[in-house]
Amino acid sequence: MKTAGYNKSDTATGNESQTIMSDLIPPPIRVGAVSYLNSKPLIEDLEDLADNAELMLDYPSLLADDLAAGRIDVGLVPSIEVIRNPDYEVISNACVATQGPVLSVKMYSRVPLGEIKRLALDMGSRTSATLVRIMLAEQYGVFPEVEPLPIEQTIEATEADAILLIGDRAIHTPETKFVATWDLGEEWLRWTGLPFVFAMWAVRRDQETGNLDTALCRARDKGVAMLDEIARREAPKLGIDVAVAESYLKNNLSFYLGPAECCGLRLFQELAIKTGLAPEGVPLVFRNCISAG
Ligand SMILES: C=C(O[C@@H]1C=C(C(=O)O)C=C[C@H]1O)C(=O)O
Repeated sequence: MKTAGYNKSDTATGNESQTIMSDLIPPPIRVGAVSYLNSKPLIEDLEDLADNAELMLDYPSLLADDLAAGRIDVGLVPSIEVIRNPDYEVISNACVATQGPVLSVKMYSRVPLGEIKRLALDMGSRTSATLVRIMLAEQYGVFPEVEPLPIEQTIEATEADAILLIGDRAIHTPETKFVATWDLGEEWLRWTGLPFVFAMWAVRRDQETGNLDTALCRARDKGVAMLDEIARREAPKLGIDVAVAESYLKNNLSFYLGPAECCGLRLFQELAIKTGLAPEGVPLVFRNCISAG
């Protein structure tokens, strides 16, 4: 019992008191966020706003693996992970979404879209990697073989007919010319009329999260109020113009999971099931926040 342990510390040696202190202090909640620019507005001062949260950054697909393996407790994971995993709940209405061109999720094709036979997929991605296959299947009846494109490799490293890139590196315009280029946010809006949700905060069902949902919303509200400053701070690190970073954060992305985003998410789930890229019957569960609609 904690009280008994605390009393014992009055007479404890150094080592014993260390053990007792670690009994008293709950372990930190390990929070994993995406390392790309698009996620910076979601984590502004998060460690100060949340009780006992420890933040780490990584690529989306690696965060997905970390959450599945229990190496983190809460993760800003690709939305497809929540659609595939019946053990996950969405926490907070903070997310990475778009309603129109997203700028940082692109498919470059060396052949006309209906002729794509081999598709290289950015290994950092899970959601966009699924979305691009859905759109090729549904719009062109094309089911290409897929190969991974490692994060450190460039477009030129693969001879695939088409290449999906996401994140900071996809913001840069490639030097090579392509037969066709898709901005997946733009194509999704044209096709469905809906926003698209790329990433959401997810937690395993049995994980206690205390006030973290509130902290995630407050961090997002703080970040959204200072997009100019985030752009100024982050653009030089990525080798992009501050104006590009600012416009990306302000005009391409949105950070709120509202009713229209939930509709987009549900349609994505339906299409992923239809294409055989997600299992049936996984409920979208939202912890302490908006309903799935
Ligand atoms: C818009 C983006 O959203 C990201 C795309 C993801 C994916 O495709 O799996 C996952 C997390 C998001 O941060 C991007 O990285 O460019």
